[in-house]
Amino acid sequence: MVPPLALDIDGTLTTRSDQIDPRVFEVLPAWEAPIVVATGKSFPYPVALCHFLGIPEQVVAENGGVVCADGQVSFQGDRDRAEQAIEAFRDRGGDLGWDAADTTNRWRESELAAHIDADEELLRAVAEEFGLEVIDTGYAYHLKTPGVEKGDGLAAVADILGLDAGSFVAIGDSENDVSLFGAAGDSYAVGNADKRAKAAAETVIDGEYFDGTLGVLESLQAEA
Ligand SMILES: O=C(O)COP(=O)(O)O
Ligand SMILES: [Mg+2]
Repeated sequence: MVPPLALDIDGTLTTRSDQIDPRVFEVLPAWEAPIVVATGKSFPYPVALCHFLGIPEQVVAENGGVVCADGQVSFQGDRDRAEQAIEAFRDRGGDLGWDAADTTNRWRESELAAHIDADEELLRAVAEEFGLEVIDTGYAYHLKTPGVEKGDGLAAVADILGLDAGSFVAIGDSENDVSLFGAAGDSYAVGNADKRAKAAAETVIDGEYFDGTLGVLESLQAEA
């Protein structure tokens, strides 16, 4: 029997050019165990991914700020505080770096994210003043409530599903996956992962992006 999976999106299910690898649409719908999509992206993105994959909406979004399983949704984190901090960031000349539509933050419930080219030093200074933290996923800086983590989100989803988080295999690529690796029973960092993810993972693989992830999924299937 294949194990349940906890899968990051960016850097893990994507290609080098940030698209969902089309092979995701073959492999994940056929996976014969639960899948939790655990991401830093806002809630609609993983929900849409599950929807179009035709798999249950089992989702950890916003680095643990939003958790959804079995038709229930819960929220963690202090978005108001993140908004106040961003106001201070802007007052000091900071720019989140998004266009007017800001589809990165438009539906965020618990945290806010800045473009990877935004002023990191200023963002970190403001975060500290407001008792928040900055997580660098390699795709964005997330200004978030300390203690809200993907790993706790996985534990919450597992609980709802009546599973042990330790039965999950997690695959990810960045520092926002460290807690996920801690909560899961086994963990893999893809070859493009950052230092923190690589240090935290049980196994670091050579394959990059979804090539790497697919290699892990195939070996899990071969062992099952
Ligand atoms: O939202 C991000 O910055 C990264 O998203 P991810 O957690 O799916 O890699
Ligand atoms: Mg990622």
